[in-house]
Amino acid sequence: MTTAPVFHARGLAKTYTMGEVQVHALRNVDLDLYAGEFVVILGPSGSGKSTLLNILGGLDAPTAGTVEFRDHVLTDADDRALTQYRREHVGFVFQFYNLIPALTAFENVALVTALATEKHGKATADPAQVLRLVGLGERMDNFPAQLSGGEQQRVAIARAVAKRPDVLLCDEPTGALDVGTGKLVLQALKTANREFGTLTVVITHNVAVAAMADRVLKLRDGQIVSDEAVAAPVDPEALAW
Ligand SMILES: Nc1ncnc2c1ncn2[C@@H]1O[C@H](COP(=O)(O)OP(=O)(O)OP(=O)(O)O)[C@@H](O)[C@H]1O
Repeated sequence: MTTAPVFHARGLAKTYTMGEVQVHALRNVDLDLYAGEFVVILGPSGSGKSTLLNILGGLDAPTAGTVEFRDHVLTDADDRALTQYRREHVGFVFQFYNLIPALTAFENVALVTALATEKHGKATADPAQVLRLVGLGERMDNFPAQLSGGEQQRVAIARAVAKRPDVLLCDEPTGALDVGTGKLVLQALKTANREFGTLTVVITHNVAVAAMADRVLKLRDGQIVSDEAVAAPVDPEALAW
């Protein structure tokens, strides 16, 4: 049985022109991503990872090629349609957590679920339940300044998944963290992926993270140079780097 991909991208290219110099951030990328997958995209600095993630997330447009998200053609969408796409379908997790300092962990998550429900009538997850899921059941009433970096990142993950997005896009989510803390964050992403079945894409230059994925894509010089399924993904706790 074949299932339709969530993302279907063909011939993606992104070229930046800086005066006389052209930088080919992506060249002729074809990609299909499926519901429920945990995908890790690996590549050295400058290989095009963030460019690809930003295009999938509707934050940027390619120079050439097409991207379909289910039956929406993102590459035909105007800014307004892309904003709506991001709000309704995409959760983002970045290297820095972007929490609201004056709100507690619980309130940071609840703000997003309240907005999603009010504005879009979306069914969302219970903020307390999602915070427990990422291991922060005892920290819900703390403000961001009273949380470690790893805990703040887990609040950011809870916030992103609580609106029940179809896809969770993570750009170097452990980039600012030490190994032990990074593993807790990866565990939170894996738990959310398994619990909600959200297609999860993590980009990183840390090759060790690949072992926890269902599928690993490697980017080099703006091209996908390998695309492999992982037979037996390991628990994030077992990763070492
Ligand atoms: N706005 C921009 N203007 C010009 N060049 C850009 C711009 N954004 C990215 N680039 C270039 O495109 C290439 C790919 O960048 P990208 O950020 O996608 O790589 P990356 O793999 O995510 O790197 P890193 O791991 O360092 O974040 C790089 O050569 C980068 O310098």
